Amino acid sequence: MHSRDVRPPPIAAPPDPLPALLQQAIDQAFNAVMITDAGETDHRIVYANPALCRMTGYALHELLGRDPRMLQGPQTSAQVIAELRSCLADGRFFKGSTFNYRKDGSPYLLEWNISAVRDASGRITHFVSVQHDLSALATAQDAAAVFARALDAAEDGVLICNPQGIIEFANRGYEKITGFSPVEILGHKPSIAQSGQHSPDFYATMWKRLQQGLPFRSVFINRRKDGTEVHCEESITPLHNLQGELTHYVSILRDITARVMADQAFREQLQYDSLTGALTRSSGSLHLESAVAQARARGAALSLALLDIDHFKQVNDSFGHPTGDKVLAKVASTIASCLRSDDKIIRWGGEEFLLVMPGCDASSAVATLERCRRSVQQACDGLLPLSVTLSAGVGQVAPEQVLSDAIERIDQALYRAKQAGRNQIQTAEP
Ligand SMILES: Nc1nc2c(ncn2[C@@H]2O[C@H](COP(=O)(O)OP(=O)(O)OP(=O)(O)O)[C@@H](O)[C@H]2O)c(=O)[nH]1
Repeated sequence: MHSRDVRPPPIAAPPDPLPALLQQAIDQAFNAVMITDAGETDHRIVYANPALCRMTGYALHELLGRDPRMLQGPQTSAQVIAELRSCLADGRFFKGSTFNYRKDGSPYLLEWNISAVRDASGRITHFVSVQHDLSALATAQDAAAVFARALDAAEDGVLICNPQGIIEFANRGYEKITGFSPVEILGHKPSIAQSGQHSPDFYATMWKRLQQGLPFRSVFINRRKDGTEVHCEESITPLHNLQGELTHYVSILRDITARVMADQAFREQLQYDSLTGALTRSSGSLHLESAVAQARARGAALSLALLDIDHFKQVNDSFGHPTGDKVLAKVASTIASCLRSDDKIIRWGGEEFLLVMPGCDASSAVATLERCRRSVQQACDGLLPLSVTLSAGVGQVAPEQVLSDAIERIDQALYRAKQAGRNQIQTAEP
Protein backbone atom coordinates (compact mmCIF):
# COMPACT_ATOMS: atom_id res chain seq x y z
CA MET A 1 0.00 0.00 0.00
CA HIS A 2 1.32 3.44 -0.93
CA SER A 3 0.93 6.29 1.51
CA ARG A 4 -0.19 8.61 -1.25
CA ASP A 5 -3.29 6.36 -1.58
CA VAL A 6 -4.43 7.26 1.98
CA ARG A 7 -7.31 9.74 1.77
CA PRO A 8 -9.09 11.48 4.64
CA PRO A 9 -12.38 9.79 5.56
CA PRO A 10 -15.40 11.44 3.98
CA ILE A 11 -17.13 14.03 6.18
CA ALA A 12 -20.43 12.68 7.44
CA ALA A 13 -23.36 14.40 5.80
CA PRO A 14 -25.59 16.27 8.30
CA PRO A 15 -28.71 14.34 9.14
CA ASP A 16 -31.66 15.47 7.24
CA PRO A 17 -34.05 16.93 8.01
CA LEU A 18 -32.77 19.45 10.65
CA PRO A 19 -35.09 18.23 13.48
CA ALA A 20 -33.20 14.94 13.44
CA LEU A 21 -29.94 16.82 14.08
CA LEU A 22 -31.55 18.75 16.93
CA GLN A 23 -32.89 15.54 18.41
CA GLN A 24 -29.39 14.00 18.28
CA ALA A 25 -27.77 17.11 19.77
CA ILE A 26 -30.19 17.28 22.70
CA ASP A 27 -30.05 13.53 23.27
CA GLN A 28 -26.28 13.70 23.50
CA ALA A 29 -25.98 17.01 25.36
CA PHE A 30 -23.94 17.05 28.56
CA ASN A 31 -26.58 19.15 30.35
CA ALA A 32 -29.91 17.69 31.32
CA VAL A 33 -32.76 18.93 29.14
CA MET A 34 -36.47 18.63 29.84
CA ILE A 35 -39.45 19.84 27.79
CA THR A 36 -42.89 20.19 29.30
CA ASP A 37 -46.12 21.26 27.73
CA ALA A 38 -47.68 24.53 28.80
CA GLY A 39 -50.92 23.33 30.37
CA GLU A 40 -53.24 25.75 32.09
CA THR A 41 -52.85 24.33 35.60
CA ASP A 42 -49.98 21.91 35.41
CA HIS A 43 -47.22 20.93 33.05
CA ARG A 44 -46.51 17.45 31.69
CA ILE A 45 -43.09 16.21 30.79
CA VAL A 46 -43.06 15.54 27.07
CA TYR A 47 -39.31 15.03 26.65
CA ALA A 48 -36.28 14.32 28.85
CA ASN A 49 -32.83 13.67 27.47
CA PRO A 50 -30.56 10.84 28.71
CA ALA A 51 -28.51 13.31 30.80
CA LEU A 52 -31.68 14.23 32.72
CA CYS A 53 -32.52 10.54 33.22
CA ARG A 54 -28.97 9.96 34.52
CA MET A 55 -29.21 12.96 36.84
CA THR A 56 -32.61 11.97 38.32
CA GLY A 57 -32.25 8.20 38.18
CA TYR A 58 -35.62 7.89 36.43
CA ALA A 59 -36.10 6.02 33.14
CA LEU A 60 -37.65 8.09 30.37
CA HIS A 61 -40.97 6.24 30.54
CA GLU A 62 -41.20 7.03 34.27
CA LEU A 63 -40.97 10.74 33.52
CA LEU A 64 -43.09 11.19 30.41
CA GLY A 65 -46.58 12.53 31.13
CA ARG A 66 -45.70 13.35 34.74
CA ASP A 67 -45.48 16.81 36.33
CA PRO A 68 -41.89 17.95 37.10
CA ARG A 69 -43.10 18.53 40.66
CA MET A 70 -42.44 14.81 41.09
CA LEU A 71 -38.78 15.78 41.48
CA GLN A 72 -39.39 18.20 44.35
CA GLY A 73 -39.08 17.40 48.04
CA PRO A 74 -38.64 18.82 51.55
CA GLN A 75 -35.48 20.79 50.75
CA THR A 76 -36.87 22.27 47.55
CA SER A 77 -37.17 26.00 48.07
CA ALA A 78 -40.81 27.09 47.98
CA GLN A 79 -39.63 30.62 47.24
CA VAL A 80 -37.65 29.53 44.17
CA ILE A 81 -40.58 27.46 42.90
CA ALA A 82 -42.94 30.43 43.38
CA GLU A 83 -40.55 32.61 41.39
CA LEU A 84 -40.40 29.89 38.70
CA ARG A 85 -44.20 29.72 38.42
CA SER A 86 -44.50 33.48 38.20
CA CYS A 87 -41.90 33.58 35.40
CA LEU A 88 -43.61 30.80 33.48
CA ALA A 89 -47.04 32.39 33.91
CA ASP A 90 -45.69 35.59 32.34
CA GLY A 91 -43.66 33.73 29.72
CA ARG A 92 -40.46 35.19 31.18
CA PHE A 93 -37.08 33.46 31.24
CA PHE A 94 -36.36 31.78 34.58
CA LYS A 95 -33.06 31.00 36.16
CA GLY A 96 -32.71 29.53 39.65
CA SER A 97 -31.23 26.98 41.94
CA THR A 98 -32.62 24.66 44.61
CA PHE A 99 -32.68 21.03 45.72
CA ASN A 100 -34.53 18.34 43.78
CA TYR A 101 -34.74 14.63 44.54
CA ARG A 102 -33.55 11.60 42.62
CA LYS A 103 -35.64 8.45 42.24
CA ASP A 104 -33.72 6.89 45.17
CA GLY A 105 -34.78 9.83 47.39
CA SER A 106 -31.36 11.47 47.58
CA PRO A 107 -31.32 15.27 47.14
CA TYR A 108 -29.16 17.04 44.56
CA LEU A 109 -28.47 20.72 44.11
CA LEU A 110 -29.81 21.88 40.82
CA GLU A 111 -29.27 25.00 38.78
CA TRP A 112 -31.62 25.39 35.88
CA ASN A 113 -33.07 27.84 33.43
CA ILE A 114 -36.38 27.62 31.65
CA SER A 115 -37.43 29.33 28.43
CA ALA A 116 -40.89 29.45 26.93
CA VAL A 117 -41.34 27.89 23.46
CA ARG A 118 -43.86 29.82 21.31
CA ASP A 119 -45.60 28.75 18.16
CA ALA A 120 -45.85 30.87 15.03
CA SER A 121 -48.74 32.83 16.52
CA GLY A 122 -46.69 33.66 19.64
CA ARG A 123 -48.65 31.35 21.92
CA ILE A 124 -46.63 29.50 24.53
CA THR A 125 -46.92 25.80 23.83
CA HIS A 126 -44.01 24.36 25.79
CA PHE A 127 -41.23 25.12 28.20
CA VAL A 128 -37.69 23.92 27.71
CA SER A 129 -35.45 23.67 30.74
CA VAL A 130 -31.70 23.11 30.79
CA GLN A 131 -30.49 21.75 34.10
CA HIS A 132 -27.14 21.40 35.76
CA ASP A 133 -26.33 19.27 38.83
CA LEU A 134 -24.30 21.44 41.24
CA SER A 135 -23.93 18.74 43.90
CA ALA A 136 -20.24 18.26 43.15
CA LEU A 137 -19.65 22.01 43.49
CA ALA A 138 -21.69 22.09 46.70
CA THR A 139 -19.61 19.19 48.03
CA ALA A 140 -16.45 21.12 47.17
CA GLN A 141 -17.86 24.19 48.95
CA ASP A 142 -18.75 22.02 51.95
CA ALA A 143 -15.21 20.64 51.92
CA ALA A 144 -13.82 24.19 51.78
CA ALA A 145 -16.02 25.12 54.75
CA VAL A 146 -14.77 22.04 56.64
CA PHE A 147 -11.16 23.05 55.88
CA ALA A 148 -11.80 26.59 57.09
CA ARG A 149 -13.38 25.26 60.31
CA ALA A 150 -10.51 22.80 60.78
CA LEU A 151 -8.00 25.62 60.34
CA ASP A 152 -9.85 27.67 62.93
CA ALA A 153 -9.92 24.76 65.36
CA ALA A 154 -6.16 24.20 64.98
CA GLU A 155 -3.91 25.31 67.83
CA ASP A 156 -1.26 26.51 65.39
CA GLY A 157 -1.59 29.86 63.70
CA VAL A 158 -2.19 29.87 59.94
CA LEU A 159 -1.65 32.90 57.72
CA ILE A 160 -2.22 32.94 53.98
CA CYS A 161 -0.75 35.86 52.04
CA ASN A 162 -0.98 36.79 48.40
CA PRO A 163 2.22 37.13 46.30
CA GLN A 164 2.52 40.76 47.42
CA GLY A 165 2.66 39.55 51.02
CA ILE A 166 -0.79 40.89 51.93
CA ILE A 167 -2.68 38.73 54.45
CA GLU A 168 -5.78 37.17 52.89
CA PHE A 169 -6.58 34.63 55.61
CA ALA A 170 -5.74 34.26 59.29
CA ASN A 171 -7.20 31.59 61.54
CA ARG A 172 -8.27 31.81 65.18
CA GLY A 173 -5.02 30.11 66.18
CA TYR A 174 -3.12 33.15 64.84
CA GLU A 175 -5.35 35.40 66.93
CA LYS A 176 -4.70 33.29 70.03
CA ILE A 177 -0.94 33.53 69.49
CA THR A 178 -0.61 37.20 68.53
CA GLY A 179 -3.77 38.85 69.83
CA PHE A 180 -4.55 40.21 66.34
CA SER A 181 -8.04 39.19 65.16
CA PRO A 182 -8.46 38.23 61.49
CA VAL A 183 -10.45 41.45 60.91
CA GLU A 184 -7.57 43.53 62.26
CA ILE A 185 -4.90 42.05 60.08
CA LEU A 186 -6.59 41.14 56.80
CA GLY A 187 -5.16 43.45 54.16
CA HIS A 188 -2.01 44.08 56.20
CA LYS A 189 1.41 42.47 55.91
CA PRO A 190 2.67 39.99 58.54
CA SER A 191 5.21 42.67 59.53
CA ILE A 192 2.35 44.10 61.64
CA ALA A 193 3.58 41.60 64.27
CA GLN A 194 7.29 42.22 63.71
CA SER A 195 9.34 42.70 66.88
CA GLY A 196 12.44 44.28 65.35
CA GLN A 197 14.51 41.47 66.86
CA HIS A 198 15.69 40.07 63.52
CA SER A 199 18.47 41.48 61.37
CA PRO A 200 18.00 42.52 57.71
CA ASP A 201 20.13 39.42 56.89
CA PHE A 202 17.47 37.19 58.46
CA TYR A 203 14.78 38.57 56.15
CA ALA A 204 17.13 38.54 53.14
CA THR A 205 17.74 34.80 53.69
CA MET A 206 14.00 34.22 54.08
CA TRP A 207 13.10 36.03 50.83
CA LYS A 208 15.92 34.34 48.94
CA ARG A 209 14.53 30.90 49.80
CA LEU A 210 10.92 31.87 49.13
CA GLN A 211 11.85 33.37 45.76
CA GLN A 212 13.55 30.09 44.91
CA GLY A 213 10.19 28.42 45.63
CA LEU A 214 11.57 26.78 48.79
CA PRO A 215 9.97 26.77 52.24
CA PHE A 216 11.61 28.81 55.00
CA ARG A 217 11.62 27.55 58.58
CA SER A 218 12.88 29.41 61.60
CA VAL A 219 12.05 30.70 65.04
CA PHE A 220 10.54 34.16 64.68
CA ILE A 221 10.34 36.57 67.58
CA ASN A 222 7.06 38.39 66.94
CA ARG A 223 5.32 41.14 68.85
CA ARG A 224 1.80 40.55 70.14
CA LYS A 225 -0.88 43.22 69.88
CA ASP A 226 -0.28 44.03 73.58
CA GLY A 227 3.42 44.71 72.82
CA THR A 228 4.85 41.58 74.47
CA GLU A 229 7.16 39.29 72.55
CA VAL A 230 6.09 35.85 71.37
CA HIS A 231 8.52 33.23 70.09
CA CYS A 232 7.10 31.24 67.18
CA GLU A 233 8.42 28.21 65.37
CA GLU A 234 7.29 29.20 61.90
CA SER A 235 7.33 27.73 58.41
CA ILE A 236 6.49 29.76 55.31
CA THR A 237 5.75 27.84 52.13
CA PRO A 238 5.24 29.36 48.68
CA LEU A 239 2.23 27.88 46.82
CA HIS A 240 2.13 27.60 43.04
CA ASN A 241 -0.72 26.84 40.64
CA LEU A 242 -0.58 24.19 37.89
CA GLN A 243 1.08 26.73 35.60
CA GLY A 244 3.88 27.14 38.15
CA GLU A 245 2.82 30.69 39.04
CA LEU A 246 3.15 31.82 42.65
CA THR A 247 -0.33 32.23 44.10
CA HIS A 248 0.13 32.39 47.88
CA TYR A 249 2.45 32.10 50.84
CA VAL A 250 1.21 29.87 53.66
CA SER A 251 2.69 30.40 57.12
CA ILE A 252 2.15 28.02 60.01
CA LEU A 253 3.16 29.30 63.44
CA ARG A 254 3.52 27.50 66.74
CA ASP A 255 3.89 29.44 69.97
CA ILE A 256 7.02 28.16 71.72
CA THR A 257 7.40 31.09 74.14
CA ALA A 258 6.90 28.91 77.22
CA ARG A 259 9.60 26.50 76.04
CA VAL A 260 12.01 29.33 75.18
CA MET A 261 11.47 30.92 78.60
CA ALA A 262 12.00 27.58 80.37
CA ASP A 263 15.20 27.03 78.34
CA GLN A 264 16.37 30.52 79.20
CA ALA A 265 15.66 29.97 82.90
CA PHE A 266 17.49 26.65 82.77
CA ARG A 267 20.48 28.22 80.99
CA GLU A 268 20.54 31.01 83.55
CA GLN A 269 20.46 28.41 86.31
CA LEU A 270 23.49 26.76 84.75
CA GLN A 271 25.15 30.14 84.31
CA TYR A 272 24.97 31.14 87.96
CA ASP A 273 26.29 29.40 91.01
CA SER A 274 23.33 28.54 93.23
CA LEU A 275 25.12 29.24 96.54
CA THR A 276 26.68 32.62 95.79
CA GLY A 277 24.75 33.93 92.78
CA ALA A 278 28.08 34.56 91.03
CA LEU A 279 28.68 33.34 87.46
CA THR A 280 29.96 29.77 87.36
CA ARG A 281 33.54 29.34 86.22
CA SER A 282 32.48 27.94 82.80
CA SER A 283 29.94 30.65 81.93
CA GLY A 284 32.18 33.28 83.56
CA SER A 285 35.11 32.22 81.36
CA LEU A 286 33.03 32.87 78.23
CA HIS A 287 32.05 36.24 79.60
CA LEU A 288 35.68 36.99 80.44
CA GLU A 289 36.85 36.20 76.90
CA SER A 290 34.21 38.40 75.34
CA ALA A 291 35.02 41.23 77.78
CA VAL A 292 38.70 41.02 76.74
CA ALA A 293 37.77 41.00 73.03
CA GLN A 294 35.45 44.00 73.47
CA ALA A 295 38.04 45.98 75.43
CA ARG A 296 40.60 45.33 72.68
CA ALA A 297 38.16 46.25 69.92
CA ARG A 298 37.24 49.52 71.65
CA GLY A 299 40.75 50.26 72.98
CA ALA A 300 39.17 50.44 76.44
CA ALA A 301 40.70 49.52 79.78
CA LEU A 302 39.85 46.22 81.47
CA SER A 303 40.89 45.18 84.95
CA LEU A 304 40.64 41.81 86.66
CA ALA A 305 40.97 40.79 90.29
CA LEU A 306 41.18 37.53 92.22
CA LEU A 307 39.73 37.62 95.75
CA ASP A 308 40.10 34.85 98.28
CA ILE A 309 38.60 34.54 101.78
CA ASP A 310 41.31 34.31 104.41
CA HIS A 311 41.59 31.17 106.56
CA PHE A 312 38.27 29.90 105.31
CA LYS A 313 39.16 26.33 106.17
CA GLN A 314 39.18 27.47 109.80
CA VAL A 315 35.62 28.80 109.42
CA ASN A 316 34.44 25.42 108.15
CA ASP A 317 36.42 23.48 110.68
CA SER A 318 35.28 25.59 113.65
CA PHE A 319 31.64 26.30 112.78
CA GLY A 320 30.66 23.63 110.29
CA HIS A 321 30.18 23.56 106.53
CA PRO A 322 26.65 25.07 106.56
CA THR A 323 27.94 28.13 108.41
CA GLY A 324 30.82 28.26 105.93
CA ASP A 325 28.22 28.30 103.15
CA LYS A 326 26.40 31.25 104.74
CA VAL A 327 29.65 33.18 105.04
CA LEU A 328 30.49 32.44 101.39
CA ALA A 329 27.08 33.69 100.24
CA LYS A 330 27.39 36.82 102.40
CA VAL A 331 30.87 37.57 101.06
CA ALA A 332 29.71 37.15 97.44
CA SER A 333 26.64 39.38 97.83
CA THR A 334 28.72 42.04 99.60
CA ILE A 335 31.32 42.03 96.82
CA ALA A 336 28.55 42.25 94.19
CA SER A 337 27.06 45.27 95.98
CA CYS A 338 30.40 47.10 95.61
CA LEU A 339 30.54 46.63 91.80
CA ARG A 340 29.16 48.63 88.89
CA SER A 341 26.44 47.13 86.72
CA ASP A 342 28.93 46.25 83.93
CA ASP A 343 31.23 44.41 86.33
CA LYS A 344 30.92 40.65 86.76
CA ILE A 345 31.71 38.36 89.64
CA ILE A 346 32.75 34.77 88.88
CA ARG A 347 33.10 31.97 91.40
CA TRP A 348 36.58 30.97 90.29
CA GLY A 349 37.23 28.32 92.96
CA GLY A 350 35.80 27.16 96.32
CA GLU A 351 36.24 30.44 98.23
CA GLU A 352 37.89 32.40 95.45
CA PHE A 353 36.22 34.96 93.15
CA LEU A 354 37.36 36.61 89.95
CA LEU A 355 36.11 40.11 89.19
CA VAL A 356 35.85 41.41 85.62
CA MET A 357 35.79 45.21 85.50
CA PRO A 358 35.44 46.63 81.98
CA GLY A 359 36.37 50.29 81.40
CA CYS A 360 38.30 50.26 84.66
CA ASP A 361 42.04 51.08 84.91
CA ALA A 362 44.37 49.67 87.56
CA SER A 363 43.99 52.50 90.09
CA SER A 364 40.17 52.52 90.04
CA ALA A 365 40.27 48.72 90.21
CA VAL A 366 42.38 48.94 93.37
CA ALA A 367 39.87 51.43 94.79
CA THR A 368 37.00 49.03 94.03
CA LEU A 369 38.89 46.16 95.65
CA GLU A 370 39.56 48.23 98.74
CA ARG A 371 35.85 48.96 98.94
CA CYS A 372 35.10 45.23 98.67
CA ARG A 373 37.64 44.31 101.31
CA ARG A 374 36.33 46.84 103.85
CA SER A 375 32.68 46.09 103.09
CA VAL A 376 33.13 42.33 103.51
CA GLN A 377 34.85 42.82 106.83
CA GLN A 378 32.02 45.10 108.03
CA ALA A 379 29.21 42.96 106.61
CA CYS A 380 30.51 39.83 108.32
CA ASP A 381 31.24 41.59 111.57
CA GLY A 382 29.34 39.75 114.29
CA LEU A 383 28.47 36.84 111.99
CA LEU A 384 31.19 34.73 113.59
CA PRO A 385 33.39 35.10 116.67
CA LEU A 386 36.31 35.69 114.29
CA SER A 387 36.62 38.34 111.62
CA VAL A 388 36.12 37.46 107.95
CA THR A 389 38.67 39.09 105.69
CA LEU A 390 39.69 39.03 102.05
CA SER A 391 42.97 39.07 100.22
CA ALA A 392 43.11 40.10 96.57
CA GLY A 393 45.39 40.47 93.58
CA VAL A 394 44.35 43.02 90.98
CA GLY A 395 45.67 44.25 87.65
CA GLN A 396 44.80 45.91 84.36
CA VAL A 397 44.99 43.66 81.28
CA ALA A 398 47.55 45.16 78.88
CA PRO A 399 46.31 45.52 75.24
CA GLU A 400 48.38 42.68 73.79
CA GLN A 401 48.56 40.56 76.91
CA VAL A 402 47.48 36.94 76.67
CA LEU A 403 44.53 36.45 79.05
CA SER A 404 46.02 33.43 80.84
CA ASP A 405 49.24 35.44 81.48
CA ALA A 406 47.22 38.30 82.93
CA ILE A 407 45.35 35.93 85.27
CA GLU A 408 48.62 34.24 86.23
CA ARG A 409 50.18 37.59 87.26
CA ILE A 410 47.05 38.57 89.23
CA ASP A 411 47.16 35.17 90.97
CA GLN A 412 50.77 35.86 91.89
CA ALA A 413 49.69 39.23 93.34
CA LEU A 414 47.03 37.40 95.41
CA TYR A 415 49.69 35.00 96.64
CA ARG A 416 51.83 37.96 97.68
CA ALA A 417 48.85 39.45 99.55
CA LYS A 418 48.45 36.17 101.47
CA GLN A 419 52.15 35.98 102.13
CA ALA A 420 52.23 39.56 103.33
CA GLY A 421 49.72 38.81 106.09
CA ARG A 422 46.31 38.61 104.30
CA ASN A 423 43.42 41.15 104.49
CA GLN A 424 45.06 43.28 101.82
CA ILE A 425 45.29 43.98 98.11
CA GLN A 426 48.35 43.61 95.91
CA THR A 427 48.70 44.90 92.38
CA ALA A 428 49.93 42.58 89.64
CA GLU A 429 53.31 43.27 88.04
CA PRO A 430 52.81 44.71 84.56
N1 LIG B 1 31.45 25.86 103.31
C1 LIG B 1 32.06 25.75 102.14
N2 LIG B 1 33.39 25.64 102.09
C2 LIG B 1 34.03 25.58 100.92
C3 LIG B 1 33.31 25.63 99.72
N3 LIG B 1 34.20 25.54 98.72
C4 LIG B 1 35.45 25.43 99.27
N4 LIG B 1 35.34 25.46 100.61
C5 LIG B 1 36.36 25.35 101.62
O1 LIG B 1 37.26 26.43 101.54
C6 LIG B 1 38.44 26.05 102.21
C7 LIG B 1 39.64 26.58 101.51
O2 LIG B 1 40.75 26.27 102.29
P1 LIG B 1 42.24 26.63 101.88
O3 LIG B 1 42.41 26.50 100.39
O4 LIG B 1 43.15 25.85 102.75
O5 LIG B 1 42.38 28.15 102.19
P2 LIG B 1 42.08 29.00 103.43
O6 LIG B 1 41.78 28.15 104.64
O7 LIG B 1 41.04 30.02 103.10
O8 LIG B 1 43.44 29.70 103.68
P3 LIG B 1 44.06 30.89 102.86
O9 LIG B 1 43.36 30.97 101.54
O10 LIG B 1 45.47 30.57 102.75
O11 LIG B 1 43.77 32.10 103.66
C8 LIG B 1 38.42 24.52 102.29
O12 LIG B 1 38.19 24.10 103.61
C9 LIG B 1 37.24 24.14 101.43
O13 LIG B 1 36.57 22.97 101.91
C10 LIG B 1 31.90 25.74 99.81
O14 LIG B 1 31.19 25.79 98.81
N5 LIG B 1 31.33 25.81 101.02
